[in-house]
Amino acid sequence: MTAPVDRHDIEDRADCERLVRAFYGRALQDPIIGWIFVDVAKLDLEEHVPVIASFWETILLGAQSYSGGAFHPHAALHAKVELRAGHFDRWLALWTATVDELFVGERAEQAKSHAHRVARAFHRRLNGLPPDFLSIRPRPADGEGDGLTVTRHGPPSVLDLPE
Ligand code: HEM
Repeated sequence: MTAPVDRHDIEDRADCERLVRAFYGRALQDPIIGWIFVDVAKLDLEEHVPVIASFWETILLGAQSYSGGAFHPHAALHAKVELRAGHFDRWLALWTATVDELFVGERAEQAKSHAHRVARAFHRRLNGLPPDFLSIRPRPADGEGDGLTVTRHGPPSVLDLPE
C-alpha cells in the first residue's frame, strides 16, 4: 500500500472524521466483517460517523464530545451474531491499515494502541473471559506489513476459547 507523502498526525475533529469515514469505507465492503455492519446491524453511516468521530476526538484530543457507553451496542450485536476473536482481529487490521495510510505521529500510534485495548476488553467481556486472557493478537511491530493478512474466521480457533 502506498501512503500519501503528506501524512501528518491526527490534529482535529475533521481528521477524526476522515479516519472514521475511510475506515468504514473499507469495513463495510470487507468480506470478513462487512456483513455484520450491513446485514446484521444495518448501520446508518451518516448517523454513526459523528458518534465514532466523537469517541476518537475524546480519546485522542481530549474533547468531551463522547459520553461513553460504547460496550452496550456491541453486547446487543453479540446477542445476534457471535463476535469472535477473528472478527476483532480483522476490525483491528482494517483500522491499523487505515490509520497508517492517512496519518503518522503520536496520536496515530495512540489510535492504534487504544483500539487494541478496547477490542481486547470488548471481546473478553462479551465472552466472560478473565481480564488477563490474551484473546486478540498483539499489535504487529511497525514495519511488519500492513496487517491486512491477519484474518481468522470459520470455526472457533484455540484462541477463541480457554481449554
Ligand atoms: C468485530 C468488531 C466490531 C464490530 C462488528 C463493531 C460494530 C459496531 C456497530 C454495528 C456499532 C453501531 C451500533 C449501533 O449504533 O446500533 C458500533 C458502535 C461503536 N463501536 Fe464498534 N464494532 C467492533 C469493534 C469496535 C472496536 C474495537 C471499537 C473501539 C476502538 C469500537 C468502537 C465503537 C464505538 C465507540 C461505537 C459507538 C457506540 C455508541 O453508540 O456510543 N467498535 N460498533
